[in-house]
Amino acid sequence: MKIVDDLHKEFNGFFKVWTGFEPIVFISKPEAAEVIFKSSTNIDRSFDYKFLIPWLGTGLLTSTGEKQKKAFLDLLLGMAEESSKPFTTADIREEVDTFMFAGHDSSSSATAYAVFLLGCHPEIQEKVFQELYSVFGSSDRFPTKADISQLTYLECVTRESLRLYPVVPVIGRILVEDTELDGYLVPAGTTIDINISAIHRNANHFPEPNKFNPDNFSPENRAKRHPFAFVPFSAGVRNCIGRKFASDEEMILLSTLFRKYKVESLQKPEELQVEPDLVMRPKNGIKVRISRRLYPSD
Ligand code: HEM
Repeated sequence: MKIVDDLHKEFNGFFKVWTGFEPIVFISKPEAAEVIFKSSTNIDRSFDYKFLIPWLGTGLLTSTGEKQKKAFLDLLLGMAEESSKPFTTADIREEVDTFMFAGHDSSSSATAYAVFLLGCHPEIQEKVFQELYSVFGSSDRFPTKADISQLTYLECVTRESLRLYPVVPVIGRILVEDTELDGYLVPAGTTIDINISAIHRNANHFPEPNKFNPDNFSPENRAKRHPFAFVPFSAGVRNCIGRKFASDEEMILLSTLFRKYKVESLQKPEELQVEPDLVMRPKNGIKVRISRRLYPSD
C-alpha cells in the first residue's frame, strides 16, 4: 500500500475526529510523502464513532472488566435528570461547546509542535523510536494505559514541546484583593495577564531556554525546579480540566506515528510562524516529510 494511503487510513479517521489533527498530503512518492499537518475544525461526522465509545464512555485504557467510567455527556445528562436545579438543554450545550472549543485546537496544535520538533531533531526522534520499540516491538496494536506509562522519554518530549510552544500562551486573572507584585502594590480589580511563554523561557529555570531538550523534564531536573516554572495547563483551582485527556491523546497519537514513520521537518524553528491568539496555532500548519520506518528486525 502506498504511504499516502496508509496515512489517510491512520489519520483521516480516528485522529482527525478525535483531535482535529489532519494531514494534507501535497507530494506523494512510494517511499515518502510530504505533508502539512493542520488543525481541523471540520469534523468528519460520517466517521464510525463506535471506535470512540471505549475512550469516552468507559476509558479505553482500562482493560475489560475494570470499573467503567461515565462519559462526560452521560454525566451532564445525569445532572439534568437528577439534580434539584436541573441543567437545561442550553446549559448542556454550553458545557459541550466549552469542551469542544478548549479541547480541540489546543491538543492538535500541541501535537503538531511535538511532531515538528521531533522532525527537527533526528537524534531525539531516534531515542523516542528506541523507547517505542522496546515497548511495542514491531506490533501496530493500539496503545494501552500500561504502554503509555512506560513511555517516559516520550512524555518528556511532550512536556518540552509545550514548554517551547505553550499552546495557551497567556491567561488572565482579575485580582480579588490588593496584591504586591515585585515591589509594586496592584489594586484589587486589576486584570493581570500571565505570560506563560515568557515563564517557560526564563533562563533562571531553564538554563538554555531556547534549546529543545527533553531532559529538562527528567525526574532529577523536575525535582530541582520551582513548581510554577512550567504551567502549560495553568495552575490552581481553574487549571485545565482536560489536562489528563490531552496528555493521553497526544501520547497515543505520537506513539502511533513515530512507531511506524520517520518524520523530517521541512521548516526550521526560526521559519515556523505561529498565530498569536487564545490558542497559539502554527500559522500555516507544519510541513513535514514522512517515510515508513523499517523495524530493526526487518
Ligand atoms: C495540550 C492541550 C491543552 C492545553 C495546553 C490546555 C491549556 C489550558 C489552560 C492554560 C487553561 C486555563 C485557562 C485559564 O486559566 O484562564 C485551560 C482551561 C480549560 N481547558 Fe484546557 N488545555 C488543553 C486541552 C484541553 C482539553 C483536551 C480539554 C477538554 C477535553 C480542555 C478543557 C478545558 C476547560 C473546560 C478549561 C476551563 C476550566 C475552568 O475554567 O475551570 N483543555 N486549558
